[in-house]
Amino acid sequence: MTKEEVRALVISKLRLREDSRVLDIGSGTGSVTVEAALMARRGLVYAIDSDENAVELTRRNAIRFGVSDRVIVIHGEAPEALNQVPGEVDAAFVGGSGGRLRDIIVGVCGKLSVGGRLVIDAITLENASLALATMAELGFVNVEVTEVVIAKGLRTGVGTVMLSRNPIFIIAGEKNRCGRVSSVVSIKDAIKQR
Ligand SMILES: C[S@@+](CC[C@H](N)C(=O)[O-])C[C@H]1O[C@@H](n2cnc3c(N)ncnc32)[C@H](O)[C@@H]1O
Repeated sequence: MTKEEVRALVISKLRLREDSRVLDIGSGTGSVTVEAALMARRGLVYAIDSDENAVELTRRNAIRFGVSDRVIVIHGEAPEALNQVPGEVDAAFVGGSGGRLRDIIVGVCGKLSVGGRLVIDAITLENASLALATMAELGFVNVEVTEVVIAKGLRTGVGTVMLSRNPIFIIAGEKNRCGRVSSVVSIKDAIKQR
């Protein structure tokens, strides 16, 4: 499950509006789907998962949190399952890709409106790097990567000990026009821009 603290950042980076149409790819428990649907009160969230149990869990949680009227759950594997989503979306989150991250980003690029936001959670360096490379190749703009390291307090006999979780990379960017190669910034310019 995407943990509460990471979800807060993901939702913030999706920059949802009340009427946003959102994709949650690899919805799992539905935790991001529910948070997105709570924000997009007049919008729609398409939750996609290839696992039957995850699909059922997402459905149940959408009902439990009172957002099932604006959640459409799709049982299928991305990117093919994106064909079941009609029209364009304003924001997309990728929380699971099963080794198909590049194809999923290309598929999502085809569904996002221009200016639409793509946010990806990556646990491995390889996926973070693949996400950045693919988004650059497709011409996404304002791409940023954030490394999140969360430590939670555990009460012990001698006091509260902070237990670290593994770092997560959150990659976010905006669709410009699919297939356009964005300009490459030199390391020197990148440092100047900070
Ligand atoms: C880390 S988990 C779920 C994270 C989810 N945001 C949550 O809070 O529960 C990743 C999920 O992605 C799904 N998944 C992996 N590859 C997929 C693909 N290509 N298409 C659809 N779902 C996929 C898995 O079945 C799993 O439920």
